[in-house]
Amino acid sequence: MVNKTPQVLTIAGMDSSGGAGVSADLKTFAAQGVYGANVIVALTAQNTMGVQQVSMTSPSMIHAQLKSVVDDLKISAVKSGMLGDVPTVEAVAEFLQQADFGDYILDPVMVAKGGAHLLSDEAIVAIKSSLIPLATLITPNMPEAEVLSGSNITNHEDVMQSASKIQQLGVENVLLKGGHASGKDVYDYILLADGSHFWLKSSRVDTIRTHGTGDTISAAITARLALGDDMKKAIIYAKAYVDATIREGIDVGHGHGPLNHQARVADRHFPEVLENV
Ligand SMILES: Nc1ncnc2c1ncn2[C@@H]1O[C@H](COP(=O)(O)OP(=O)(O)OP(=O)(O)O)[C@@H](O)[C@H]1O
Ligand SMILES: Cc1ncc(CO)c(N)n1
Repeated sequence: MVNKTPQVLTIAGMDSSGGAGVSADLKTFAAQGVYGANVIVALTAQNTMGVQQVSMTSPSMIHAQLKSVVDDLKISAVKSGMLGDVPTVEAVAEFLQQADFGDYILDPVMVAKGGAHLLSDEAIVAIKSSLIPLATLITPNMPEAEVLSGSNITNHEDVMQSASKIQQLGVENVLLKGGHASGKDVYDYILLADGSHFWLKSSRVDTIRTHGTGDTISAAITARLALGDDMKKAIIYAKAYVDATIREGIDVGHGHGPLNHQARVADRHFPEVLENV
């Protein structure tokens, strides 16, 4: 039987230090037990201390990679991460409009942990007009949500309003990640397609080893959707997974170190689900 194994795709950039981007996605896919394919839109010379150089893939090569994948594999969910510039966003949008890759998880990566910009201002406009309407789920962190919604976030009420504005841009579901806020607990907010919403609360791990947390949670959601979870279950499980990868950390590099993608999810890693708050 051809293509029985669950397969997912990441469209993103390579991080030479292996902690973020495509590397984080593939490690996450493997940990969830799905097969991962990858379309590389950029190379970054990067480590745990910052991004030293970026080289973009040509749109024709992006198209060729996507075609090679669609011509042979059976992708049941796709995620995008770092997209960099307008030609890349346009190449990806054009392909996603025609290809059937199943659920599309859009992680609107804008800035790396060390502060390097991974998306041009013009490309933010292109993502809003061409990619957001195609997405099943978008997973902005707080600064990305502020840019996409055009509103400041200082409290939980602002988070909910920002997510609602982003949903109005045409995406079905919104996960607004709370890693960038301060406080002893971390709150992620989820607004689902049917208008229902909830918070995921977990205790903050006091560490700077959080390189690739955003890539990892969106990749884990992509994998869980391909395995048949509904959106709510996929997000809760993915949150438990990323929590385990941070909590059971490894010691790599001098700066924002990578996660332990081999960490196993245990009951103690599951977040508190706060409904109707
Ligand atoms: N210190 C921490 N302790 C526990 N959970 C965390 C911590 N930092 C981030 N998280 C969790 O990790 C996930 C990613 O959140 P975050 O807001 O850091 O994303 P991000 O900025 O896109 O990450 P990155 O840019 O590194 O890919 C969220 O579920 C968040 O709650
Ligand atoms: C290639 C790449 N993609 C995404 C991120 C954000 O984590 C990063 N630092 N590098």
